[in-house]
Amino acid sequence: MTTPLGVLVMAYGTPHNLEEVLPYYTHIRHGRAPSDEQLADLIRRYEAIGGVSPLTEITQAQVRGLEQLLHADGGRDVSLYQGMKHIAPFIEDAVEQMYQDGITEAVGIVLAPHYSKMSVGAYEKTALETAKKLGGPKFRFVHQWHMEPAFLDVLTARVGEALHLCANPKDAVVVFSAHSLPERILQTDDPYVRQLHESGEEVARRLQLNHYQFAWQSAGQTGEPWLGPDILDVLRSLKEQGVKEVVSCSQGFVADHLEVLYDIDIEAKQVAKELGIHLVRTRQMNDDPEFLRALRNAIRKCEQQGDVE
Ligand SMILES: CC1=C(CCC(=O)O)c2cc3nc(cc4[nH]c(cc5[nH]c(cc1n2)c(C)c5CCC(=O)O)c(CCC(=O)O)c4C)C(CCC(=O)O)=C3C
Ligand SMILES: [Fe+2]
Repeated sequence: MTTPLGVLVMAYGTPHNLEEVLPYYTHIRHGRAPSDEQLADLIRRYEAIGGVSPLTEITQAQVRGLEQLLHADGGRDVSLYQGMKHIAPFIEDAVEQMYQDGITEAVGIVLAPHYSKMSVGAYEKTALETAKKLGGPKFRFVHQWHMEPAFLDVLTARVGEALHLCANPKDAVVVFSAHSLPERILQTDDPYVRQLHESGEEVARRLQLNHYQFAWQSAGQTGEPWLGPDILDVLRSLKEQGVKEVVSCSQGFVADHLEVLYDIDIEAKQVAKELGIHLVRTRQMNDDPEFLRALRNAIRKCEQQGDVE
């Protein structure tokens, strides 16, 4: 009997309570503690969305749903593992568990659709380095899955659904957004920006959108330039062009978490309100089985065709 294929599902992770915000934030900052002011500001944002982010439960539900689909599809037997970038159980813990369980071959996937060396690449590097140190398992990675047909189907449906909530769907502007990254990613041949345009353009083509644009959200305050334009500035310039309705599609994220529940639902909606713009956000994918099918398909393809690293 062959051993099951290990499937490592990697996600950002979120603090389980407000006490964990400091170690979490310190981990995000590569071990440098935030200032009291930065910490207080982050705690304030978590409090504004109810004290904790629902991301822990959503990630778990995504992994469970994916497991069901993989067990039911008649393919090779799989064992799923969940590892987080910034909170326990960490990616390192999950890979260690895979090794202990005797998993020799694995597929790794990150719950973010578009690849950047700085985001998805960093998850993969952590998994690979841990596996190399232990002596296994061997990994194949789904580097990106933004053009998986099932993902585009759901994304298109979500944008269409949000447009229908507008008074005049034909005049509404769809703003696709993703997490900003430091501008220095442009100095290498990083696919992040191109991939965001690729998936957004495909949705626009399918819906025959006349008005859409791309924006960045949730940029860090690190003193270096980040990719722009920021979504809040985009709202301001749309106002000047006389736009009255905007559909915000945070296509770089797949769950309801701080960047969506605070940065869009509270911050962007507040700015939109001040500008007199009606802002409708598309629903996130969360554990919708239609969406998880896209991940399942990407994993099965990678199992057959991905490069072993
Ligand atoms: C590309 C990218 C994604 C998308 C891809 C992926 O999913 O990987 C993502 C997702 C997420 N980011 C998240 C949370 C945070 N990210 C931060 C800070 C940062 N993110 C960055 C990048 C990304 N982040 C970067 C370059 C920094 C600056 C680091 C520095 O300072 O050098 C900070 C610090 C404070 C702040 O900046 O707000 C927080 C709290 C949560 C969880 C939300 C929740 O808890 O519900 C999620 C899903
Ligand atoms: Fe982040």
